[in-house]
Amino acid sequence: MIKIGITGNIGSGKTTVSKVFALLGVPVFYADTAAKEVMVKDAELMEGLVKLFGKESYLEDGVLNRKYIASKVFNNPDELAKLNALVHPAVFRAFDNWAVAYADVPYTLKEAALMFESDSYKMCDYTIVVTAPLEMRLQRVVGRDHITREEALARDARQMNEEEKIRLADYRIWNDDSRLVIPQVLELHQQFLKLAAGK
Ligand SMILES: CC(C)(COP(=O)(O)OP(=O)(O)OC[C@H]1O[C@@H](n2cnc3c(N)ncnc32)[C@H](O)[C@@H]1O)[C@@H](O)C(=O)NCCC(=O)NCCS
Ligand SMILES: Nc1ncnc2c1ncn2[C@@H]1O[C@H](COP(=O)(O)OP(=O)(O)OP(=O)(O)O)[C@@H](O)[C@H]1O
Repeated sequence: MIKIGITGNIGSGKTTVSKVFALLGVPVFYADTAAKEVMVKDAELMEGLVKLFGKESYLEDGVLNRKYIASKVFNNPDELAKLNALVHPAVFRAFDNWAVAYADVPYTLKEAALMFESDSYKMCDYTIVVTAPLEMRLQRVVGRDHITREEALARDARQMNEEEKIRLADYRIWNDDSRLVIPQVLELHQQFLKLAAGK
């Protein structure tokens, strides 16, 4: 089984594109979702979060207080680095455990916003970057209606810039209306199946 990483800056559409791969039967690991899971399940990590940001990190019913944590970290690089240092190792472990079940498939996809920032690309054989211009990405994220334009900009500023990701990635998917997404996914899918067959 080969491991493909898929990334892109906020609002690039990496989750949407990953869902197209999933429709083709490719097992997809969503790191954002896994991060939120470990943050409410891993006792040691939860203790670390409370130590770092206080009891407000969780709502009364044990639900992660995402808005509160976001307000603490996205305008404060030091605090964000501490959060990342707590959460990312637990997400790496979750990915390793998840991947065990798929040893016999041709390839799996790991979707992660911080693939290059967090070194998680090192766990992948090949990487894809999904790209779209900043304004389009901001409009999408605001349209999705969970954060404001300013909040989205603050998060983008904490991510490696898109140009650098394009240089580092093995493949690129344009999700900016300049070309259709599904044919790009189908072409890569065929390539990955060939790569997997040759391995
Ligand atoms: C601060 C939290 C609780 C805010 O939750 P929220 O539901 O608002 O956002 P969500 O996690 O869905 O992320 C949405 C997007 O924000 C950006 N983002 C999230 N975490 C980070 C980060 N650590 N650094 C830079 N950008 C980030 C990404 O583009 C991501 O796709 C959450 O983002 C979090 O716990 N982040 C730290 C863990 C992490 O790095 N997750 C991302 C990959 S593992
Ligand atoms: N080609 C497209 N045309 C129109 N809307 C799109 C397109 N691609 C993605 N979107 C929409 O833009 C929003 C952001 O897409 P998505 O969640 O896939 O991005 P993401 O890169 O995973 O973002 P984040 O980093 O915030 O998790 C979603 O509401 C999605 O439906």
